This record gives sequence, C-alpha cells and structure tokens, in this order.
Amino acid sequence: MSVALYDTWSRSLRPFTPLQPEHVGLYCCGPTVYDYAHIGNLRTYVFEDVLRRVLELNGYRVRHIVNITDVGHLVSDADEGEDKMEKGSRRSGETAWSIAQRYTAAFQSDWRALNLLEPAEWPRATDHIPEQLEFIAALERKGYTYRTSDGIYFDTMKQDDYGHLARLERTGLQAGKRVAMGEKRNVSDFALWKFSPTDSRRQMEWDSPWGRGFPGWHIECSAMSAKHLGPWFDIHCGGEDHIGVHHSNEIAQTQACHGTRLANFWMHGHFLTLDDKKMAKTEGDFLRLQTLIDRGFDPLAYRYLCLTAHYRSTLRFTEEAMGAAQATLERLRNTYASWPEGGTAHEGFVARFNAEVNKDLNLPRALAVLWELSRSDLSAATRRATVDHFDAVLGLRLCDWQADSPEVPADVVALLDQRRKARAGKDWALSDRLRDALETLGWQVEDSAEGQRLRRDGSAAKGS
Ligand SMILES: Nc1ncnc2c1ncn2[C@@H]1O[C@H](COP(=O)(O)OP(=O)(O)OP(=O)(O)O)[C@@H](O)[C@H]1O
Ligand SMILES: [Zn+2]
Repeated sequence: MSVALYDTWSRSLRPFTPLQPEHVGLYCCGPTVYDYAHIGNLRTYVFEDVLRRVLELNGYRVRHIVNITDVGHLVSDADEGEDKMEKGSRRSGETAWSIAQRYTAAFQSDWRALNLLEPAEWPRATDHIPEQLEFIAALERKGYTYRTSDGIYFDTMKQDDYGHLARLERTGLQAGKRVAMGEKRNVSDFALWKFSPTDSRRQMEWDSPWGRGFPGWHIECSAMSAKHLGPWFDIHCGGEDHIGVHHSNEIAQTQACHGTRLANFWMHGHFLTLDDKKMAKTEGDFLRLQTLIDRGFDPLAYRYLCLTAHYRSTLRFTEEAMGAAQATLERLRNTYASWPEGGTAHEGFVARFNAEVNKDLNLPRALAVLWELSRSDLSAATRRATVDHFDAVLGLRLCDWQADSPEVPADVVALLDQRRKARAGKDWALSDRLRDALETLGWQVEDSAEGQRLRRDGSAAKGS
C-alpha cells in the first residue's frame, strides 16, 4: 500500500515515505488553554487523528505529539495585546495556572469523547522554558535576533525564503505604512521573548539572560518538537490559520537554528464555519462539544460529521447537518449491531477502502464504500468483519455497540430522533408522547448522560 498526502510546503500531493523505516514523527499544534475548545478546533484534531490512524493502517508506528500552549499566545498575531492566559485569568478571577489546568483537562476530556488516540506526549510550554531559552540563545549567537524595549525579536529579513510556506511576498513584508510596528524592524518580525511590564508583575514569568519575561508563542513549538521528535521529522499539522504566521515563524526559527524546515510534510485542516465565518473563540458565540451533547447529540456523531467532508474543504456547520450525522450514525450502529460476528473481511472492499483513505485521506469516498458494502448482498458476518477493518480508521467505536436485539427499524430511529429534538427544546410533553409511541412499537427508551438508550421489551439497553 502507498500513501499520498497533500503537502502545503510544495502545494502538491506527494507519496509519503518516512524518514526512518516504519516510524513516523507527527507533531500537531495543540490548544491554547485559556478557554474551552470549540468544535472548529476539534475538527482539526479529528483530521489529525484520522491521519494517524491511516498511517497506522499502513503499518507505521506513529509518535504523535500534541503540545499544550499555556503561555505566550498573544491576542494579536502581530505580537501586541495581552497574553490570552492572563486575559482569561482576569475575566474569571482564577489564576492563569489554574485556568490552564482546568481547560487542559476539559480539552483532554473532549479528546477522549471523540475517540481520538492518545498522543505519546502532551508537552506543556511552561514545562519547557529552559529549552526555549536555549533555542533563543542559539538564534542570538547566530545573529538572527535584536532587542527592543519590550522584547527579543527574530529578524525575518535575515532569511531569503522567509514565508515560503505561505508564499508570502517579500515586498509585502516590508514595514507596512498602516501596520502598527512598534520598534520592530520589519512587519513580519516576531517576538521570541517578551519582557514583563516594568510597573506590574505577570502571573507567568521567568528570569532570562535578557530580562524577566515570558516566551513568544512560536518558539515553544520549535523547541518542543525538536526535543520530542528531533529537528527534522515527518509531518507537522495544524489548522489553515497557522500557515501564514505561526508555522511560517516556526520554520524560520528552526531553519536558523538547525538548518531544517522541521517537517518533511506540512499538512493543514480547513476551517469549520458557522454562518460562513470561521468558528473562533474570539467570536464569542462558539459551540463546544458539550453544547452539542446538551442538545442531545452523541460526540461520535460530531466525529461522523467531520468524516463526511474532506479535510481540505470547509465544513459549514448547521444543526440540520448535525442531526443528519446523528441519524446516519444511529442507522450504521444499529445495522452493524444486527450483523453476527465470526466472518472474515472482504478483500475487495478492504482494498477499495484503503485506496480511498490512502489518497490524501478521502474519507467522504471511504464512507461511500462503507455504505455500498452495507447494502451489498455479502453475508452479514462478512460485512461486519469488513466494517471492523474500516472502523480502525473511522474511529466510531462500532464494536462497542453490542446488540442483543434485532436491527432497529427506521420508524423507531425516526421517533427517537424526534424525541431527541423535543428534549433538546425542553418540550417534555412531546418527549413523553414519543416515548409512549415507541413503547407501543415494543421499544423502551431510557435517558442517560450519553443520551437516549433504547431497549427492546425484555432485552438489555443499548445507546442511541
Ligand atoms: N474554525 C476552525 N476550524 C478548524 N480548525 C480550527 C478553527 N479554529 C482554530 N482551529 C485550529 O484549532 C487548533 C487549536 O487552535 P488554538 O487553540 O490555538 O485556537 P485559538 O487561536 O486559541 O482560537 P480561535 O482561533 O478560535 O480564537 C489549531 O490547529 C487551529 O488552527
Ligand atoms: Zn505550533
């Protein structure tokens, strides 16, 4: 089998070959833990999880690193404004340290609810201050830095190909007339170390050879990826918003320090949008995974929704699309659960599925193969064994969906969906009427933290 992946660096689909046989180093920019993650952020992590699963399907052992940004990510990409952590602290009255702890735990809980595979490490920026200081010192020794009254900056004009990842034009990078430059020499220069204000103390600050302060955002990823994967590894991922600034700057630093562009492949997930705008924490009304759960959706239905769009196309979120994903997942679970174990995966379908996922993670096409299999006249046991193979990539936990009852008919699924919507809208009277209707058809419904659980009269409950 061979895998082809779209590389943002070359703007092309390239056959994937690991730098070391059978091993893949994968670094994914993690969350800034000043608030809950929104489902846009989580879309990017689902894409990265699918990438990892596809690599594992091809026999690679993946060392997956996801950092936790708990200091230094400023409100503005131009290195102005506040640190998001300190801002979060003032908003809630909690310390920046306890905010970081709380939102890291919340993020990891979303991670597990979406059945994302556990990374090898979750390195935190605040646990890697010595590595970042050493990195900045090396850049200083090589002549890439300069000092202003508020920090130590990287001089991007020292590199001929600065911004190649984003195809930035050098002319566009010269000191803009309208961009607030402060004392920066070039508009694209960025902070490596920021000094604490002289008149007040920050909650997160450290001594350094240049003065007390805190690291800039980009340096953490260059320093932590080098520590955990080495300065030249296989794949670096993030959302498409990182191409222009964060990843361009990671590359500039690492090229200056180690002479590499960090990763052989650069891959970027496209946005999830709401009302045609990028979902963003700064937009205020973002949706969390918990919001979806409170509205009666299963987190894995959100995962299913992500799989229906290619990672390099925008996914427009709507409640209707989410409802359709939930209904489809329920249909898949119930159909799967009605098939007996003991079969052998069908080679032809396995080969077709693998070919789709190996072609730059074409999950929408891979799902089409799954539904074709489901409707095929292959034996039910064969279909089940084949879907088990698919689910190693899809990550929908289908085999946890134990059935001890026959397939749930479509009208029951439809009633269940209406009842979920009624409950989300707090229409308890309608919810009760729908429960009665289900009972008339011979199905008991119970409400649990994971949603409605369905039971055929006289059998054990199953989730829905
Ligand atoms: N709407 C979105 N759709 C898909 N991925 C996104 C979206 N917004 C951010 N991401 C990605 O989510 C990951 C985590 O981002 P991070 O926590 O740094 O976001 P943030 O900058 O704090 O939040 P925001 O951009 O929402 O204000 C990154 O890979 C980022 O590119
Ligand atoms: Zn990063």
